[in-house]
Parts: sequence; C-alpha cells; structure tokens
Amino acid sequence: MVIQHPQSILYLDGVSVSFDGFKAINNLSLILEPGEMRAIIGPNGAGKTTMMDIITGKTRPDTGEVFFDGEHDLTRLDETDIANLGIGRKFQKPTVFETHTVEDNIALSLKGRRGIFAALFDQRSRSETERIEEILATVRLEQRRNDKAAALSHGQKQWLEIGMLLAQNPKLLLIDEPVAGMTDAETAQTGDLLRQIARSHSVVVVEHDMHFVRELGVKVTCLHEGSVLSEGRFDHVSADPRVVEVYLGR
Ligand SMILES: Nc1ncnc2c1ncn2[C@@H]1O[C@H](COP(=O)(O)OP(=O)(O)OP(=O)(O)O)[C@@H](O)[C@H]1O
Repeated sequence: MVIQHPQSILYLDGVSVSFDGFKAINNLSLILEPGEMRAIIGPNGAGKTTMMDIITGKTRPDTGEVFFDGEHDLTRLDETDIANLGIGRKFQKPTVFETHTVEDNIALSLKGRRGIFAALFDQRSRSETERIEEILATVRLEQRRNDKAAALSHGQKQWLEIGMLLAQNPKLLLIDEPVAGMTDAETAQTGDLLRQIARSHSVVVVEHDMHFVRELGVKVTCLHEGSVLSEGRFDHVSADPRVVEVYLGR
C-alpha cells in the first residue's frame, strides 16, 4: 500500500458533511503528528462530535480525505475495521460493566475478541496478568481492583473506561469531555493521566473545561461551524479575538 501521508497519525483534508442541507463539517482540515496529544475546543454545535464520528467511521463524509497512520483511508472502512486498526474512542458518559469488578472490566476489554465467558473464567496468561497490572497502575485503580465498578466515583469510572480503552492497545485515543462532572482533584489527576498516556499514544481530547485544557499544555484546535477557527498554543488560541467572540466570551 502506498504511504500517502507519512508525517501524520491522523490526516483530515477538505472534509465536509451535511445533514439535511446543514453543513455540520465544512471543509475541515486537521493533521495530528504521531505521538501528539491535541485538545479540541469550540462552542456547542461546532462539529466536534461529528468530527470524531467521521474518524471512527460512524459518519461518512460527503467530501474530503481522512487518513490514519499515513496509509489507511478511513472513508473506505467501517467502524469495526477502524477500531481494529487501532483507533479507540471514549464517549463522555462512562459505560463500564457496573456489576463486574474493576479488574474484570479491564480483563473483559483485553480479551474482548475471545468472548465474555473466556475473559472471566479462563486462566489468565502471565502476559495478560502483567498487562492488567500495568493498566490498573496507569489509571490509579490498583486499590479498587476487587470493588464492583458500580462502587466507583464518577471520576474513577472515567479512569476505568480509559483503562479499558488502553487494554485494546490503540495507537490513537479519541476522548470526549473526560473531566465533565469531575471534582477539581479528579480533573487534575486526569490531566496527569492523559499526559502519561500521551507518552506512548496519540490522543485527541475534546473538552470544554478551559482550565483543564490550559494545564494539558498541548496544541489546541478551536472548531466553529464545522471548520478550524484557530489553532496553536493555548495562549495564542485563547487570546484569538474570534475564539473569544464565538466561545470564550459568552
Ligand atoms: N445525525 C445528525 N443529524 C442531523 N444533524 C446533526 C447530526 N449530527 C450532528 N448534527 C448537527 O451538526 C452540528 C454539529 O454537531 P456536533 O454534535 O458535532 O457539535 P459539537 O461540537 O460536538 O457540540 P457539543 O459541544 O454540544 O457536543 C449540530 O448543529 C448538530 O445539531
């Protein structure tokens, strides 16, 4: 296969999609470098969710190019193919298995393709056990491993779900509003967690919490009406008069 966009893990160019004549995404271009973490901000209806839907194959663009890891044309693949390529998505609302323990939730994600029964009752290999340990440590839930997921705080459920995403070993993580509803302490810890994850993964994080986005310290893209309104360092984007007008100043 020809490598079309070798410098990027994610490459969107000239992407548009309309719903009933309304352009939710309008000539959107965005490039993520391998290993980069990018924060996406923008007002309600700016197209952030629709952009994620296009990347994951849930929505097909009307026009434009979408490439993953330089060579995979995502507009030609379905959601399962795209997930299997290594793009993991976390929605805003945590969807953990409440009646299973924290550890089993991770095990279920690790062995997703082998079926639930095997994940819970088969003997774990040493490498699976090590991987589960590593993920529990990363998402700071070692102490809660034997507790039912239902007993976790909202913030801890979000971390567990991030752990479940890591278990699938994605190259690129798409994370939607991770700190909505979190306490300040949980928000700060989530920033640490994402920075740690970004050392070995590419990450796109959509978030409205500007304090959190600033603390992440990564390049920011502000979407508005389906296009990039402003892009760059947090200080540059947050001081951009157009961003202040449509988003921050409201
Ligand atoms: N399936 C759909 N059918 C019709 N309109 C849609 C569909 N999906 C999104 N839209 C519209 O497209 C626009 C962009 O929506 P989108 O959810 O992507 O914005 P967003 O930036 O994620 O907003 P928020 O911050 O509120 O989550 C909105 O006007 C929305 O109503």
